[in-house]
Amino acid sequence: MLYTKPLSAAILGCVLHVLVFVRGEYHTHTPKMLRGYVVFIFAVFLIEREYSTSTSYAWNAILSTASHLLGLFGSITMYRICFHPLRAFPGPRSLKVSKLFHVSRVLNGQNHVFLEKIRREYGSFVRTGPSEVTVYDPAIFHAISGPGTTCIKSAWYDMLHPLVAINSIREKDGYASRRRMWDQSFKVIALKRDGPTILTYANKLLKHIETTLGEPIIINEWLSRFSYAVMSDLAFARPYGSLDDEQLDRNVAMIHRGTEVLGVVSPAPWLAQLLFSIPGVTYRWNRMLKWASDNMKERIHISSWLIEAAQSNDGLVDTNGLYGDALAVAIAGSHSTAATLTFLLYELSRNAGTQHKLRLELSKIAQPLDVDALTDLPNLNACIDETLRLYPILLTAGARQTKETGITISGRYIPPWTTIIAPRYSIGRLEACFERASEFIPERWTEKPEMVKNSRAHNPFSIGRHTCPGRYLGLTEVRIVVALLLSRFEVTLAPAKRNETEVVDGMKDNFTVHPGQLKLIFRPL
Ligand code: HEM
Repeated sequence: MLYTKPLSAAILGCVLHVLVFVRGEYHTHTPKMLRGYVVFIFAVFLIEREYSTSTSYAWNAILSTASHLLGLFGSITMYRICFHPLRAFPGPRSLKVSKLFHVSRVLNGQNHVFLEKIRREYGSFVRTGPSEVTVYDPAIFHAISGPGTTCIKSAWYDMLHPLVAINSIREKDGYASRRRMWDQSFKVIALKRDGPTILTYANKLLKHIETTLGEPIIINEWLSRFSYAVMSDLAFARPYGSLDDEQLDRNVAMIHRGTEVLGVVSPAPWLAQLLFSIPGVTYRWNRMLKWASDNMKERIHISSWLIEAAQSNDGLVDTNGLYGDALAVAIAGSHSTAATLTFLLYELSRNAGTQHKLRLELSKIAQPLDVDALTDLPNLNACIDETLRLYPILLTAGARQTKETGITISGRYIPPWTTIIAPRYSIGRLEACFERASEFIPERWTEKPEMVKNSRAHNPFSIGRHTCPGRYLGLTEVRIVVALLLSRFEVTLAPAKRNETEVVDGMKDNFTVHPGQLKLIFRPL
């Protein structure tokens, strides 16, 4: 009799797991569930106090609650280790039990380093979560994103909940019409506005660099200002007079800091939802979300392609969608280009021969800069490809999820409802796919094709329906900036031992890559 209540509470825990929690997704409900549990525990306490004949009612309440949680988590742990369909996959035992252990391993924001270590230890198919497999096989990209895939985006993409950006639509349904609006918008700007706007800001960047000749300059900061300004002008119709603008600087820093939390919480989307809901805990993230909404509320009557696209739905604006897209374009549209430029300039600064080769190629382009002609320069394109191979924008992000049928990759069956991680950082550096894989050798994309053993391992813009709509815009920005800088300056690393590796050692995996600090010196040719 003494143990009837704790035993019933423990059984209730098991039953809840088996009948409820093991089925379906609950990550967006985590804050509500936690609140529900607090109310439930409080209610047990009150009931015990009211009706218990024993004087130790508080102890009874604690015992029942503890038993319930023990039953619940005991059942979860047992199921995940012994009965889960992924039980045969190798991987660290702690990660099989809970993604909290994964979070604890990436508090430094370097999930790409952690996942690479795991690959070396466990091989190409590793269980990295209770229902998650990380696959280091070049066939993965086609299998999870290519045409005809049955996979959808994983729970991670609910990160902006309740906002719904273009990239957070997980299922096929409802995506195509929204994507058409985006593609239409990119077509318009690509034709009319891209080139001149990018050139305007690239010249502002050039002007700033001219004031620092021979002196070390933290290039990340200026490239971020440049790419943010281009994105802001094109997407939000909010131009900037100069790259020195204080508001511009504040916005760049806000997005940078706002996304830092993703480097830690990304492995556990439910934890992210919980932390986002606690006032003050992730204030930088919440401030960024608020900024995106406020920014769009203010701009709603202004003509810009992002707003026009949202309004094209019979003049109606779905505000959650519009605010979500504002954030998506602010992050995807600025971080990606700035990071690619940073890493490309880093590699060029260490390689005078490649700089020389590019200068020769660029000298054949008509002046003032013929933006269209830049598209077809093989060496420039090879340098960009090689940069994106070694430093992909999504180092480990871009998770997908199998549906009811599961999928087979290189003969290995992945069961239904499994989250699949395909870390571009590791796959792009596989010696089985690229000769001298860790070295920057742009020639592998031109005169030495034998150095690319498996081109499917190179997937910088993704494929299939979620392929990057901003690819042309991003590449145009990169090409214009490199062309302008290299035709005027010689680029070298600032002399300091730490500066030689900091950009790579300090690289963070915050959904998009955040390069470490890079100091460069520009000298006139
Ligand atoms: C070098 C530059 C760029 C690279 C390497 C790049 C790479 C990528 C990749 C890998 C994805 C797939 C993401 C996923 O699976 O979740 C993606 C998606 C996306 N990119 Fe880019 N991107 C670049 C530039 C841009 C620019 C300049 C913009 C916009 C102004 C942009 C907007 C987007 C959007 C909105 C998506 C989501 C598409 C969807 O899910 O339907 N990107 N990009």
